[in-house]
Order: sequence, then C-alpha cells, then structure tokens
Amino acid sequence: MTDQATTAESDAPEIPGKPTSASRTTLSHIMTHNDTNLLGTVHGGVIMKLVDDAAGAVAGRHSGGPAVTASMDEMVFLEPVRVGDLVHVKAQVNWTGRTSMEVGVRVLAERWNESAPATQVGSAYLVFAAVDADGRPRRVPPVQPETERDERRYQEAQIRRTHRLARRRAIRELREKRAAEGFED
Ligand SMILES: CCCCCCCCCCCCCCCC(=O)SCCNC(=O)CCNC(=O)[C@H](O)C(C)(C)COP(=O)(O)OP(=O)(O)OC[C@H]1O[C@@H](n2cnc3c(N)ncnc32)[C@H](O)[C@@H]1OP(=O)(O)O
Repeated sequence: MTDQATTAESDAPEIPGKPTSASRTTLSHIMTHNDTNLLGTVHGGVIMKLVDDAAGAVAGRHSGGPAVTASMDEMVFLEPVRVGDLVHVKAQVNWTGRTSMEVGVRVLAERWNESAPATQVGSAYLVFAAVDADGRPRRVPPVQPETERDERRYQEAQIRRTHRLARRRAIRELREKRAAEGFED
C-alpha cells in the first residue's frame, strides 16, 4: 500500500474528473430461505456479498474498468434482515486517491408484511483499487462531489484514509521494533 505517487506517475497527465452521480448505483435483491443463518435470519455474509457487488459495480463504472476490493471497513449491521425482505444496496464513490476509491454503501430493507418505508439495516465503507489486465493498480478519475452531502462524505472519507494509513504505519513500526528486540511472533 503506497503512501504517495512516484515522480514518473505524478508527471502523468491528469485524468478528467467524474461526478459522483455518474457511477452511483442501487442493487436490489429479495431474500430467500437460501440466505439464512442458523438463527433463521439473513446471514451477514450474504449482505456483505451484496455490499461488495454493489461497491464493485460503482468502482468499475467510476474507473471505467475492473476494480478489486482492497479493504472493507466498518461493516455495520443495524437490524436483522428476514426472508422475504426486499434489500436495496445503495453505493457511491465517496473519495478517490491515485489508484484507489472509497465506496460508501447503505443497506436498506423493506419488510414484505409492512407498508412502512424501507429502513436502513446496515452500512459499510470499502476501498477498491482499479487494476489493469495484469492486476496492477491503474489511475482513476478524481471524483467530483456534487452536493453538500457528497462533500461531507468526501471529507469523512479523507479522515478514514488518514487513519487507515496511520494505523498501518504504527503497526508496521511496532512489529519492526519487536523484531529488532528479538521477539519471534
Ligand atoms: C466500464 C466498465 C464497467 C465495469 C463494471 C463491472 C461491474 C462488475 C461488478 C462486479 C462487482 C464484483 C466486485 C467484487 C470484487 C472482488 O471480489 S475483488 C476480489 C477480492 N480482492 C482481491 O483479490 C484484491 C487482492 N489484492 C490486490 O490485488 C492488491 O493488494 C491491490 C488491492 C491491487 C493493491 O496492490 P498493491 O500492490 O498494494 O498496490 P498499491 O499501489 O500499494 O495500492 C494501490 C492502491 O490501493 C490502496 N490500498 C492498497 N491496500 C489497501 C488496503 N488494505 N486498504 C486500503 N487501501 C489500500 C493504496 O493506498 C493505493 O491507493 P492510492 O494511493 O493509489 O489511491
């Protein structure tokens, strides 16, 4: 995971930006008995796959080609999802780096037996890296936030990015220090 671009890459011409709305996507899916866990509610892993699929579609659309999941942060399950629920997974690019994108995802469910509007049942933040045919990271168009909400999400994503990098660096330094002190774990 690189912290900054190399000189050669930073000399490359800028890619034109793309607005958030150009790749925003909703994926909807009805939950069946095949999706349940041993408790009879929908398995968290089923929701996570839908989240990854929706985020992957958004990242692919934004970057104009294949993109792979680099990390999934803060997957939150707010309420159980049940068989018969219609689940909507809403995703958009919150932030872009050089070759990576943070995609924010909200999961909503409509109860089949209630006329109430869909409620939020989960959320997640994923980082996708755009890759070329050889699986190497490639540059992405900068995202252009369009609304106040997009702008807030962009700023919050930058905070998460800073924390991810700082956490990785701190853990790497701790491991190097322990190795230098002779610990073998
Ligand atoms: C017109 C076309 C439409 C197409 C429409 C398609 C629609 C179709 C929908 C299907 C949707 C299915 C979506 C499923 C998606 C999978 O299931 S993908 C499978 C699971 N994921 C993988 O197998 C990825 C395996 N990992 C890798 O290949 C490499 O580690 C990676 C992610 C490419 C990174 O490679 P690397 O050598 O570490 O490269 P590096 O330059 O250090 O990092 C690249 C960028 O990633 C960031 N990064 C790397 N690791 C991390 C990390 N752990 N955390 C955060 N950021 C990270 C770096 O910070 C860097 O960002 P920038 O600073 O450049 O912005």
